[in-house]
Amino acid sequence: MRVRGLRKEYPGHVAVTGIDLDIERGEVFALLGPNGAGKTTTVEILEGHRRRTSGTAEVLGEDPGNAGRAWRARIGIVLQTATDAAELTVAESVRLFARCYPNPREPEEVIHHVGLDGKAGTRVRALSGGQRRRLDVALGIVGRPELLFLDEPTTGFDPKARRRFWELIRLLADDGTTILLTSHYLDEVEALADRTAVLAGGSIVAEGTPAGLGGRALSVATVRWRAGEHLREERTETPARLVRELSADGAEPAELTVTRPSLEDVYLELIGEKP
Ligand SMILES: Nc1ncnc2c1ncn2[C@@H]1O[C@H](COP(=O)(O)OP(=O)(O)OP(=O)(O)O)[C@@H](O)[C@H]1O
Repeated sequence: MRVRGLRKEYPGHVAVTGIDLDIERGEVFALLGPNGAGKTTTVEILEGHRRRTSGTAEVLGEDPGNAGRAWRARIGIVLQTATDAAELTVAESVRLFARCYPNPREPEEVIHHVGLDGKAGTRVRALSGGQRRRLDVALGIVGRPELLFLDEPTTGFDPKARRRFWELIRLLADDGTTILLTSHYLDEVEALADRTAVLAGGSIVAEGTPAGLGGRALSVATVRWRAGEHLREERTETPARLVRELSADGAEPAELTVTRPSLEDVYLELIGEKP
């Protein structure tokens, strides 16, 4: 996937300011960002569900703005709010979707992978919110997509369902599926993504591996200690050396702490919401 200068304007509001993205085949790429950052807008443009104002986009070799049915059959989509037929059962829904694709996965296998075995005969309207979401994921992957879009896929999942979902994503990635997901959860991005970009106010403010995100910030530690009346604080990339200096006379520095920002601190700083 190759995106250049992608921009989306709504009347009186620029939602995406002109971003560049490159996602390789087989890669799991996460778009992080606060509410209203432009994640859904970006993803919907790349899915061919929304028109861009300007810029170029190439997804699986085609422009999503005018790609046809054959292209659509190669992608899978899990939207934030799915529309579905509430009167069908889980198994009927998945089978119905499977029939829309030339080379679908086995519906029963997909139902198992999303952990809905026990609910296969249950009508969609009788599912809980988290179970509905899992069904959305099942419908998104049953067509054996080469590229899968997941917009906040684990919202409403209990912790066990999230872990199970992560395993599923890893399986799909091992199978060669390219995955573009949006998320608010840093742990999810750390667990799943090969690379991530942070969107804020419609612009990419950082990009890289989850571990390297804001890496320079992570390398700076804050050393605090008490010197007589005063609490002292120093930011340093070599905290061990500073602590050695402080204790050179054999005394134990009072109230000594060494802290580093968490990934969440770095993220909040990147999106300009550091408390
Ligand atoms: N159809 C629309 N018309 C006008 N403005 C819109 C429309 N859709 C989205 N916006 C605005 O564009 C901005 C980006 O919205 P978008 O849904 O892409 O954000 P997001 O990053 O996906 O947020 P969230 O995490 O809440 O899903 C927001 O300020 C939103 O209000």
